[in-house]
Amino acid sequence: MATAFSALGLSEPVVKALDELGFEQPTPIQQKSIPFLLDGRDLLAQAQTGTGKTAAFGLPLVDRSDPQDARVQALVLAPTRELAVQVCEAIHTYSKHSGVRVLPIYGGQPIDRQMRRLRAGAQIVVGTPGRVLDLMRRSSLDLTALRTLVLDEADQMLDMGFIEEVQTILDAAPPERQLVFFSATLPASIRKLAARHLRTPMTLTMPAEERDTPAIAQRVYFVNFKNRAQALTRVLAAEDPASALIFTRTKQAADELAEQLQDDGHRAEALHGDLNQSAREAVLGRFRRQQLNVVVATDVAARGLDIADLSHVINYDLPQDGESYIHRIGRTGRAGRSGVAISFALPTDRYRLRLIERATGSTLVPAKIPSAGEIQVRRTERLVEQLRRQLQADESDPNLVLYREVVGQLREEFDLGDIAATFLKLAQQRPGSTGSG
Ligand SMILES: Nc1ncnc2c1ncn2[C@@H]1O[C@H](COP(=O)(O)OP(=O)(O)OP(=O)(O)O)[C@@H](O)[C@H]1O
Ligand SMILES: [Mg+2]
Repeated sequence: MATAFSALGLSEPVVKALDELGFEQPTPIQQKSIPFLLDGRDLLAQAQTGTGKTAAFGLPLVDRSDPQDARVQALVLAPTRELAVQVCEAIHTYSKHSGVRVLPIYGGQPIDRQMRRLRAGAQIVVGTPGRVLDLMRRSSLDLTALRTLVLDEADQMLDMGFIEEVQTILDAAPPERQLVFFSATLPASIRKLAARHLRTPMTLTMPAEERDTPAIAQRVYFVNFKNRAQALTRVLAAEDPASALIFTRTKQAADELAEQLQDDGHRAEALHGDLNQSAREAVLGRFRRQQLNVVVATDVAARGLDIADLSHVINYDLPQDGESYIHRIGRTGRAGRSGVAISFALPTDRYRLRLIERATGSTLVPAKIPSAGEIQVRRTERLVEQLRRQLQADESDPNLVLYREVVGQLREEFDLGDIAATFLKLAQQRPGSTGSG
């Protein structure tokens, strides 16, 4: 099979898996990094959120692994458990026809099961640093055959105090191993630190004009602490998001806001590090399956998560810095789709806003909190839009025969325009009639 992916040097089994996934063209970062990584070179790469960095490092890992050798040949480190699982699943789909085994190892899961699986053999391991080290210390994870170490979200991995763990892991690997750093953000300090570990590294960064994210419409609402909750209610009512990921600064605030949104009729839940691991995975699973339309999370969900069709990211609390903003809003507007990012700023947030604007290189446009009247207008617009779609689609729906009969009877008493208008009014009064809460 000759495709744009095989032209990059990827093998037939990998190209076949990509074909089945529906990947037609490599993204720019994949185009640039894959040949380089297949060559075994060290790489420091930065590319926007949602542009396919996982496959950019994951595909070469599969092709550089020898399925005949049961030892661990590649290790990917990720900052959160959920991200480790997601990256592992992505690499698993790429390796479907390659005979390469991929294993996730992360905390909050029984360690003996992970030890058993490691004993059974795996060429690629994806894990969080703590559990990786733990398994190394128990002599369960052996890195003497390691050929590649990837740090996904490299800046956070080096930032969060994981630097010592990373160093220990590097020391346990052969000196000639390939070292690969990927992130959407690589502040200068991290770049310097990273470069110290890389041998004759190649640095890939996206040019400034490709760096801003036109796919994500960004707005900021200036609020007071007292009216912020009401402002959120109004913005949600006006936007009627198909799905929204809302960020708060603390776990407690996430719990409280999720509860409040439930009371308002949203299918909302909180996601943060105080939940046990199975609860964390369950919430994320329900969100991915669209059984929840709102998740209120701490920054544990800010990095790397790829949730299909997430329409809105909302910063209920502004993030601490510009990098965090870029990662949070990057949960929407992925893989060529569009998205909306909304931020609430308190009077004390001026400094943070400036940090964000500096990091994104764009000014955040202040927006006006929608009035009750505007919300009403938006609701009606959505209802009419729905009606229009139904009118165009449902001509042959057998159920309509019955309704037409009812309309016919009503017409003997009332004007057709009055019937339709009154019905629209009733439909709008029905809670959830347009999907808004
Ligand atoms: N070549 C491709 N063609 C089509 N879709 C792709 C391609 N490469 C990746 N994708 C899809 O794009 C989405 C985003 O990819 P990925 O999660 O790797 O982004 P990322 O660059 O790592 O973002 P982040 O910085 O947020 O971690 C995924 O759903 C992935 O399946
Ligand atoms: Mg990623």
